[in-house]
Amino acid sequence: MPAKIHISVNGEFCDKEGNVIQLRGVNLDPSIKIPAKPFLSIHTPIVDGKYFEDADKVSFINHPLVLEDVEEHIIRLKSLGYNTIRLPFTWESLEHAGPGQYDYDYMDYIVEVLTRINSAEQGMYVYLDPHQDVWSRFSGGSGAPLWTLHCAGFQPANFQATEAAILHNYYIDPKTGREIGKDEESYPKMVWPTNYFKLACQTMFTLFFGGKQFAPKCIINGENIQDYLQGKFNDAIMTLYARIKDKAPELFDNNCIIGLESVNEPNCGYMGEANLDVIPKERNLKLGRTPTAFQSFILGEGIKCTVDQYKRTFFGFTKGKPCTVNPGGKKAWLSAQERGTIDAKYNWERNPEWEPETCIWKLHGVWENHRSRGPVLLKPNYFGQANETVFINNHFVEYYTKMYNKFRAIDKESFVFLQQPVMKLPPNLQNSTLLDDRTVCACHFYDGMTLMYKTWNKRIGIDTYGLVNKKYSNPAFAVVLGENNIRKCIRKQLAEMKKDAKSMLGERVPVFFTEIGIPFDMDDKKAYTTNDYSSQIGALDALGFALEGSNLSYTLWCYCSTNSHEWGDNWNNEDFSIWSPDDKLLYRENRSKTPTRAPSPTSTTDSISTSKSKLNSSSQPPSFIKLESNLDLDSPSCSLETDLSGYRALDAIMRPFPIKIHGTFEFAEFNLHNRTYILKIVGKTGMTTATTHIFLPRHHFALNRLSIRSSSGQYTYNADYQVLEWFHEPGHQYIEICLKSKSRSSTPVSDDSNDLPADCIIS
Ligand SMILES: CC(C)CCC[C@@H](C)[C@H]1CC[C@H]2[C@@H]3CC=C4C[C@@H](O[C@@H]5O[C@H](CO)[C@@H](O)[C@H](O)[C@H]5O)CC[C@]4(C)[C@H]3CC[C@]12C
Repeated sequence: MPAKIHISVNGEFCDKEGNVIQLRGVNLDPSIKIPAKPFLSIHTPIVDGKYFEDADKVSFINHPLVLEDVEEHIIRLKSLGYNTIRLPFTWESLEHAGPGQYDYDYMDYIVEVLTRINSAEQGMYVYLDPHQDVWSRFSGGSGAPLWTLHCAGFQPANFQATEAAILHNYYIDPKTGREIGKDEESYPKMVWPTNYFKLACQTMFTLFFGGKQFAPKCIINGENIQDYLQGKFNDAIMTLYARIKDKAPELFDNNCIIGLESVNEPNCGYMGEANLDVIPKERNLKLGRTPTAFQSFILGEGIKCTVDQYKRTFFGFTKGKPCTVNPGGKKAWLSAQERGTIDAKYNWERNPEWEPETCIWKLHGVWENHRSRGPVLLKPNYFGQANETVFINNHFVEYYTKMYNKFRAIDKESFVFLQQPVMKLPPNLQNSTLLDDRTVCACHFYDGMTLMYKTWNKRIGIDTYGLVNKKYSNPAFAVVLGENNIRKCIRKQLAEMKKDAKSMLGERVPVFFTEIGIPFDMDDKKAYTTNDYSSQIGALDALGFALEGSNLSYTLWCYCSTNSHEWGDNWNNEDFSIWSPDDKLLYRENRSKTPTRAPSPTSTTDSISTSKSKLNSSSQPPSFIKLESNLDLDSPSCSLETDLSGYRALDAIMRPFPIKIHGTFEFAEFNLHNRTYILKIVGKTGMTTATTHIFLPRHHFALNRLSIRSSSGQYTYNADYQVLEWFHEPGHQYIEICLKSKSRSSTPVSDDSNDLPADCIIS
């Protein structure tokens, strides 16, 4: 059973003795965003009303994984030294049939998935993530059930005509099942997040977090829509969580489930927009047809409107020719008759002031459709009072308080992962009773350049975090040049995010990157034919380098068991999976081209002896996986072939890291090019035996060329588990692990070293 995770006074994950541990793993798996039965990928063409009409009859069972395959995937992940899973699930998967109508079969399936994860080779730590992207799949992403949009009075079947959202489904030819047109002309890559600035998503988030303040007329069954939606959302999540506790308490007793996240990537909607008549200057993402908020209200009412269009160019997002959108009389709002039918179905009673077929922002006097002058914006600053900081510290905190209290009522022990809006500072909760000693700050990081251009640009980089947080008076100052500087800049950004988060939540709160990753379909998917993953390796190595620099725990976005080269992660043309069945073949072909074994060099590991030793796995985090026996120690990943095939950019994913530090972390760096790993720590004082455990993958560190030196101590390398145990002295210590070049007899020694002969026992 994996060890229980604690939090140290410095806000680091540790074991009960206070040894710092690191959590590493993946988001498993993005398929939770789409129904399994019928299989409705986000690129399933919408040919008739059925997509919407049958939205209450779907099932998500088998997403994230087919039960029979759980063990295989977990073992594969453990072969990377991973010990943690972020398990996303959507509100829709729990409550698609209607408010309060839960899919208990899906909940029981999730219990079974968790049970299987727990029993696969000592299990993994798992935390749950109520996931969403741009509100729901009906507004271009994933998350909420269709009825939530109906609840707001929306008619999602008309979102396409009114540009209230951009959905990939509409850019698929129903005859061929393939994309219509070329990328920039039809469904540009990474266009889906622009939905955050379109009518459907912006309205839903405004209602969810700020309905009471901004839409007081939207009262349903006696409650403001904000309370109604938040209540339903929280109830659904907690029903799942309580059911897991009830049906499988051993998952908690065995330290498998470690917690729950607040909600994925919360968004402020319109709140903070100072002028609804313009595109806010600080908006960094402008792609495709880009209406202002006011224009999107107009379009939503079925009125023709000319909007700006943006293209992605070498210089960023460039304004092109404006374009006239004609909804052809269709409205994004339900007609009186449609709404009547839906309200009867769900027993909804609305405030009589809430007129059907009407933009709710018109209803609240933000604009009017004047008889002679046409659409007129009456209150351009309607949402302006709640700026970003106000939103996070009030509206978001109000939501978080409810979520936190409900969660703590059923689980006092597990972690609550507080996730603030993407790349923003968390609320200032120092000295608040909302922060307990089991609170974790969940951050996300994506490098803007890599994400938007789908390439690893070694020459030009952008300080994305600095840009998003307006740290530069001119965006040009956010530019960095040269690969080394770009890598350092990403490392600096993550360190700053950690520092900023702690400045709001206090030192005691650990910072966990619950999402970080890269698109693998870089350079127009070149790697899928050439197997040259050097761009992806460069980008991922930069992230690894950055995370290591601050000893950050993380779960990569993502691992998708059904990834394919054609459709990526089956969602919005994204392809972030670190593993793909389609890459298995590539991997095999590649391995058959390179000699399986280099001619055995003279052993340079003369200071390393072998002996039998057992790893005391019962007291460890569950990152160890015993590899097959009869290892050929000269070959770095000899018996791992079956486990590792299908991994993409493996060189950068497979990394050494301190699983458990007997003391505190000071510095770490893995240099992929010369295969060197340096770790600096401060060993605890007053201890007789001090052991730090390092995951040392044989993929990089072939035993016959291993060279270790350190400021003190001895080592035992357990090759089966790929774990180096370093027995060291107290105080400032370092260890440097590298590969001796075939011709070199000794490793480079830095001037200030207190070099001791490596005494390493291999078991
Ligand atoms: C010169 C450049 C073009 C400058 C780029 C500036 C901006 C366009 C970008 C700066 C910050 C970016 C956003 C960062 C994070 C995001 C969250 C992300 O959602 C999660 O990511 C997964 C992969 O996309 C997804 O599958 C998960 O479900 C999500 O939880 C989506 C993108 C973005 C909003 C990103 C967009 C571009 C920037 C604003």
